[in-house]
Formats: sequence, structure tokens, C-alpha cells
Amino acid sequence: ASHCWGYGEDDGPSSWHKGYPIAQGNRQSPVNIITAETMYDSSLSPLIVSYENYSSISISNNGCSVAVEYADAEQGPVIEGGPLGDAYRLKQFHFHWGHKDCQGSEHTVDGRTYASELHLVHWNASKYQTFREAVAAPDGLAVLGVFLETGKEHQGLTKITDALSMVKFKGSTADLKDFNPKCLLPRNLNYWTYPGSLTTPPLHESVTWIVFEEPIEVSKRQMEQFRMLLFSEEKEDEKFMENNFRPPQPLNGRKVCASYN
Ligand SMILES: NS(=O)(=O)c1ccc(NC(=S)OCCc2ccsc2)cc1
Ligand SMILES: [Zn+2]
Repeated sequence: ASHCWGYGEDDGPSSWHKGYPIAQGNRQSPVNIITAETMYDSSLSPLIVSYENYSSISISNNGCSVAVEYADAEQGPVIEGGPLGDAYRLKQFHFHWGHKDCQGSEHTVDGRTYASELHLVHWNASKYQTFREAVAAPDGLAVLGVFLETGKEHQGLTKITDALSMVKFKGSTADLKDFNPKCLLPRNLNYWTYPGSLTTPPLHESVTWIVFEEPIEVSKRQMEQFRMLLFSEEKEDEKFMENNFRPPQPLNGRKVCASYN
């Protein structure tokens, strides 16, 4: 059935189009960012990240990634400015990673892959009533992409990586209060932006992508902790959660704009 998709041989990205024809659409994500072909857009105002009023709720293993959910509050954490016409509210963040540190990101930069990619998913609460409504609208979502590369341990991330053992199995959830997502952003907020899609089914072409140029550093041990998660449920035979990334898709004439010269 179309609802069961994954990252394996038979249900992976190359077969998603069978259940989700939009997989072959003309604004799909991720993409390879060819830096020489990006366009500096001086009209891009600085990105405004207002994450002060955050209230994280839980961390969960949804069978394709591990996600931290935020309360859907009026005055919740939002981003605005940059390429965005409205304020977009943080709903959740999650990660994509590889079997080893040399691959795992979804976006690539001049063909370079990173160990992992963090996605902070926001929805246009100025224009839509619910996330479900926004998720299918062309200006419904804005996702911040942050590359992770291995180096020194990331202090802020330890609260997440130390909680991963509590959500080992698909369908498991654990409390995760007061996690401030701001600590996961790189120091330098230079970014690339382009119109794209969700990188997993339902692959809706509803995302304004904002991908930071500067990666954050995490330790090899922290990456190993992601790799002990399972795609499988408690009763099923163990399938380690890794390589949960979609490869780059055709740009189809889209321009990737740079916030910096
Ligand atoms: N990897 S990604 O950031 O492009 C990304 C973000 C969100 C989602 N999907 C979400 S949060 O869906 C929640 C459930 C839902 C609701 C309406 S359609 C799916 C998929 C991929
Ligand atoms: Zn993602």
C-alpha cells in the first residue's frame, strides 16, 4: 500500500513515485547546491529567529526519523524575514543521517555530503489555521536545514542524544521539556534559499527551504547514538535507523539564492 514507504531496497526513494506521483514533480527536495550557480539576492532581509518562547513537549521515533515536537502556541517560537512573507511557527525538528560519517545529509553542497542534516519545520500560522492545512500549501512551510559534521561534542545536542535510548523503537515517545532549539543553529546565519518540497512522503511541494552554509560540529559518539535507533517496532526483528536520507532531486530551472555575497 502507498502508506508504507521507507529507505530500503524495495520501499526506498526510487519507488516513492508509485504511491506519491509528486515525487517526480518540478519543485522536489533535497537538491545539490552548486555554489557557483547560486545568486546573491540583496533583497533578502536577514532571517529573524525568535525562539525565546519555546516549549518542547516530547521526543519520538516515528519510524523514519527522531523528532522533537513543540507546543502549538500563539506566541510560540517563530521565524520571519529572509525569503519569508509571513511568520512561520516551529512545529518540530528532526534529523537525517547515514551509516557512517561521510554521508547522511539530504542537501549536498557542490556534491559534498555531511554526516547528518537537522530540519527545523515551521508552518505559516499567519495564513493557515492548522499545520495540516499548511503542509499542502505552496507557501505553507519553511524548513531550516543545518548540516552536522563530526568534530568536537555539541553541548546543546547532548540533551537530545542522551534521550535517544528512550525512543529506540518505532512508535516510542518520551517527555522532553524545555529544549531550546536555538542552540542547534550555527553561529553564522548565512543561508541559501529555494522553493522545494517535503523530502519524505507525502512530498508536498509546500516548503521554502532555508539551508545554512555553516555546519555545526557534533562528536562521532553523538552520531553513533543516532545509529542505535531502530526503524523497527519492539516485536519486529531489529533494523537500525540509518541512511534515512533522500538523494538530491533535479532543480528543473529553480534558482538557489544566497543571503550573502
Ligand atoms: N524532511 S522534511 O523536513 O522535508 C519533512 C517535514 C515534515 C514532514 N511531514 C510532517 S511533519 O507530517 C506530519 C504528518 C502529516 C500531516 C499532514 S501530511 C503529514 C515530512 C518531511
Ligand atoms: Zn527532514
